[in-house]
This record gives sequence, C-alpha cells and structure tokens, in this order.
Amino acid sequence: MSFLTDDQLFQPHGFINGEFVAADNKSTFVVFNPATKQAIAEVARCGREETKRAIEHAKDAMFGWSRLTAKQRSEFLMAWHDQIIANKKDLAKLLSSEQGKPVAEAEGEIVYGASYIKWFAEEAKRIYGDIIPQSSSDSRLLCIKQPVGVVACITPWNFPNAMLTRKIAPALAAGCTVVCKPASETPLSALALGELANRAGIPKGVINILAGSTAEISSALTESSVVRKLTFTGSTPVGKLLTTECAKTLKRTSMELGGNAPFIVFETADLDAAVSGLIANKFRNAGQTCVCTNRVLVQSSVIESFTEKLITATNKLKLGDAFSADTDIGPLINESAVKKVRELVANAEQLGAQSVSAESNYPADSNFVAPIVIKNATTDMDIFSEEIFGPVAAIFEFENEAQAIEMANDSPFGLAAYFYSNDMSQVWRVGEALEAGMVGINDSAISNEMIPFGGVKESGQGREGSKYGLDDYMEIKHLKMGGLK
Ligand SMILES: NC(=O)C1=CN([C@@H]2O[C@H](COP(=O)(O)OP(=O)(O)OC[C@H]3O[C@@H](n4cnc5c(N)ncnc54)[C@H](OP(=O)(O)O)[C@@H]3O)[C@@H](O)[C@H]2O)C=CC1
Ligand SMILES: O=C(O)CCCC(=O)O
Repeated sequence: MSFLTDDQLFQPHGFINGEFVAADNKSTFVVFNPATKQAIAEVARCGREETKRAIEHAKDAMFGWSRLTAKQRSEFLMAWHDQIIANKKDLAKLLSSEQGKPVAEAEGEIVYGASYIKWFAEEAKRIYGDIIPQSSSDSRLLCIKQPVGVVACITPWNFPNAMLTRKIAPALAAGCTVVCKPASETPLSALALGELANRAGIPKGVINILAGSTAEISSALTESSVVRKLTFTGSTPVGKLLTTECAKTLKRTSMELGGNAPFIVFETADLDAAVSGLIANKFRNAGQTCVCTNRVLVQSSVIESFTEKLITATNKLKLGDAFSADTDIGPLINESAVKKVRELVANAEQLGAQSVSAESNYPADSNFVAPIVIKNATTDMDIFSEEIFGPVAAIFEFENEAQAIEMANDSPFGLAAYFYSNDMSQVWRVGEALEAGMVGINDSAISNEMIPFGGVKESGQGREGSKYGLDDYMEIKHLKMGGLK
C-alpha cells in the first residue's frame, strides 16, 4: 500500500510458522474499503489444509515456547509491543482503510491493543502456584499452573487489532501458542501483527494467522484435538455454534459476544456529563462496539431536557472519511450493516417513534449513516431487544428506579451497562442490581487492559484483561510430594 511508510506492513498472505504464504490453491479474496467500497487488497484464501499445518506448527512451537522462563516470554511480548507502538501510525492507516474508523480513533485502538501486550508481559511474571496445607506429615501438596495448549483465536472486524492482541497476549504469556482467524472484512491489521511478531523475534510457529474460508478454517480448528482452547469475540449465534463444536473435543472456550447495553439517566444525574458520556460511548466506532449503548433509559422528569441536549450534541458530530481530520464518525462496515440499522429505525418509526438525524452529504447507497436520535421509543420495538451496531441512540422513558432496573435487565444479554446518578445509595443499589459483566457509573469509558472485560448471560463467559485474564489460558495441576521423612 503506497500510503504506508513501511510497505512491509501490508501482508496479504497467510502467516504460518513465521512465513507469509499464499493459499495452497493460490486463491484469494477481496478486502474493501467501507468508505469507498473500493477493493484495497486481495488476500490469500486459506482453508482446511493450511489451518491443519498451522496447528501442527503451533504444537511444535509450544515445546520450546512453554519451556522458556516467564521472564523470557515477557521480554518477547515487550519487544512485540514496542514494534507495534513504533509503527502505530502505519497500523492505524491500514486499520482505517479496511475498517473505516477515523484514523485518530484507529491509532487509539492500536495503542489500546498494545496495552494488553504490555499488561500480559508484566503478568507473565506473576503466574504463581500455591502450597496447600499438607494432609499428612510425610507429604507436601502443591499447585502449579501450566499452559492449556494450542489456542484458536477467532476475532471480529470492529476492533481488528485490539481483539486479537487481547487474546494472543495472555495466551503467549501463559506459554500457549496460537492459530488465529481474523474477520474476512479486516484481515490486514491482523497479518501486520504477524510481520511485527517476526521483527520482535517471537519464535516461528508461536503465532499463526490465517484468513480465508471461514467454514474450513473454523472447522479445522474446532475439530482438532491439538487445539485445547478456543477464544472468540463476535456475535452470540456464532459463539453458541462454536461452543457446541468445541464440546465435541471438550475444548475450553472464552466467549465475548453480543451486548444490549442500557444507559440509564436518573433525575439526580448531571445531565451534561451524561450527554457527553453517551456521545463518547454510543458513537464510538460508529456505534459498532459490543459495549456501545444500545438503549438509553431516561427518567420522565428529565427526559425532555436530556433529549434536547442530546440532539444538540449529536448534530455536531461530523460524518466522514477516516482520513479527513475533522471526522467523528466513519462508515459502517458494509451494506448489510447499513440495511440492518435502517430496518431498526424504520420499525421504531412504524411503531410510533420519531427519529432526528444529523446531517449527511453521503448518498443513500453508501455505507455512511448519520447519527440518529430516536424519541419516544418503546419496549415493543426491535431496537429495544436487538443489538443495533450503528449510530442510533433510542430513548426510552421510565418513571422510577425499580422500573429502570427491570427494563435494563429485560434482555438475554448482559455485557456492559451504564448509569448516571449523584445519589450515593442509588449508585450502590443500581450497580449491584444490573445484570451485566461491567457497569460504568457516571462514566462511559470502561475499557482498559487492567479491568476484567466480559459478560454474563448470553453475552458470553470468561474475562479478558486484568489479573483474571490469564486464568482462561492455564490449567491448574496438583503435585503431591510423598514419602518425606
Ligand atoms: N461482540 C462483538 O464484539 C461483536 C458483535 N457482533 C455482532 O454480530 C453482528 C454480525 O456481525 P458479524 O461480523 O457477522 O459477526 P460474526 O460473529 O459473524 O463474526 C465474527 C467472527 O466470527 C467468524 N465467523 C462467522 N461465522 C462463523 C462460523 N459459522 N464459524 C466460525 N466462525 C465464524 C467471522 O468470520 P468471517 O468474517 O470470515 O465471517 C469473524 O471472524 C453484528 O451486527 C453485531 O451485532 C459483531 C462483531 C463483534
Ligand atoms: O467486542 C467489541 O465490540 C470490542 C470491545 C471494545 C472494547 O474493548 O471496549
């Protein structure tokens, strides 16, 4: 790609055993820029045989990688982190070209993604075992933690860098090796990470990355008895499918799936803070984030003034190409995403809601959707129960705290939830009552590498990041030492 300072970061081939390789049958698939709908790359369309080879290389590499000291693994991870940070501008450009988010936001993702690598480089050195009080005087009881084995990572298009680093980093820190399948819309960001892993000196076979035939790659991964764990971020239906497939070989799974985040504004809230929190959260990545607000629940006494403030703030957001300096919101990922969002808005309008749209200079058949506020939304509308994944803020009214909690929890999902209140007792009551893995209280930016990211109910299981994030990649082994005099 001519606009990169370092052309080698554009890698359109599969990354297997430290080499960039074409598909066995030389077939390719096209990657598009969602802003222009123009082709930007032809990427190797890997399949079953390439995946099987990658698994074998990952298995072979694990012998050496898992026997390194924690400190040595930590140093490799830090070297990879440093390579990524040194190349963050190019990585951001690559990411924006295939995903569409504004380039400053993309750079934020690169730094965010790298923060997981640094975090787990540090945590690698803190994988402690236990000494258990002995059951007899001639024995000692211990627990050690060991890597779970080869890990499969399947990731989505909305955060093509960070969702991958947040899986690879804990796996490598624990002593596992990985075979990764990025989303077909955004393979280039993932493959560039392979190039930088080579530059960091990470041994061949420790990281393998293949894009191509989703069915062939994923079934080779789930059927393999060598792969002992699968970690997935994406939609709930695919997460359920993969969980079922993994059950056949009793693989461990981590599932980071869909959300339906409520954002509750109580009458005690600082409304201006709530509006800016909502704008930052709702329109991040054009609303295409699993922790983006999906339902805005506002207490009746403040709904009018809150709605007015929200519409004023929303109208200031600038829709545009990722590479224009003043762009706040980029395109959606593809036409079917646009169609889904438009259908949700139409359904709400048919059932009596009113929509207020910010300005757009883009044609209706583009992937650009201007931010929309929906007034008078009600719980019978699809927008209440379905993940929007777009720049639409639907406002629902509630009368009291009990009703707000009931509405918030009225969903099979439970990933993130947010609320604004300045009543300290209410803060504790509501914080404890919300059925979600993560709750933002008077704050809508919950994500960072130090917190346990994950959901409850049909939003998945397992936690990424934080001191808990390594657990999913390790087995606990008991050692009993007997015969002691
Ligand atoms: N929790 C989250 O962060 C995300 C949630 N979503 C939700 O899902 C909706 C649909 O998005 P979509 O991209 O289709 O999400 P998917 O769940 O379909 O895709 C996520 C990843 O899973 C892969 N995948 C898709 N189908 C299968 C399968 N049958 N077996 C194995 N892997 C599979 C995809 O590969 P490929 O790209 O090759 O199809 C991609 O790598 C969004 O509108 C949003 O509501 C989407 C992305 C992320
Ligand atoms: O799964 C997603 O949609 C990405 C989560 C982004 C974050 O870590 O905040």
